[in-house]
Amino acid sequence: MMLELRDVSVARGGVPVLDGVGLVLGPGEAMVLRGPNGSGKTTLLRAVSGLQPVLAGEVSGAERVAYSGHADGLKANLSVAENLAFWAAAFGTRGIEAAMEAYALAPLSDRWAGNLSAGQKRRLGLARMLVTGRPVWVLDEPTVSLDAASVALFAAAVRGHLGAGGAALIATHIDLGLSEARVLDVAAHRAMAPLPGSDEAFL
Ligand SMILES: Nc1ncnc2c1ncn2[C@@H]1O[C@H](COP(=O)(O)OP(=O)(O)OP(=O)(O)O)[C@@H](O)[C@H]1O
Repeated sequence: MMLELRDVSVARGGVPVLDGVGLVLGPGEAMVLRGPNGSGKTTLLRAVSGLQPVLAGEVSGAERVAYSGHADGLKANLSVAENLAFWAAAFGTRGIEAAMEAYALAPLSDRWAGNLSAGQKRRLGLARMLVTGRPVWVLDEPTVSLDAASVALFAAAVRGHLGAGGAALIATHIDLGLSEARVLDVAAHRAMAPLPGSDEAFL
């Protein structure tokens, strides 16, 4: 088992958004999170990654997670290669070549990250996953700003990661072409809102 959620509830801004979420990801397995805007995917992924506490339930494997959120977390005044080298050092891994190659970053190697286009920044942010050495990738809308060719690079990187025994949990609104991924629709776990007119003063 790489990642397991048991009966997890999460809240955002003090308001419960999801209840009773359970999932298990083993080596080589991927799961896609679906659900309408505001349904709680980001909140759940942050809790899975240990960035916020769960309201109830348990998460096992958060220490194995590399998280990629909406912000790319780039160092604007470092080059592309320097950003990857920085993260490799931070995670205690070696070598950035595989990450550079997976996202076709070699031609951009010496460019400042701050000067990259939105899609190029996203490619660099996703390449970071490869240098973390972490086996569980948790990715929140990874394909925002990516063109079709870059989406294909991303899908190939995820496939390679799964093939090497890793796992991935991905919130996305688009079809990534990862037919092997299971799907979890978080709408089924929406936390129960109080019914209109059920103010306890009237009960
Ligand atoms: N800082 C905050 N304080 C209060 N409520 C918040 C805060 N951030 C998000 N929310 C609310 O929490 C709910 C869940 O948001 P979340 O970002 O997890 O949804 P999502 O499924 O990822 O949405 P999307 O598909 O639009 O990215 C939404 O109703 C959102 O408005």
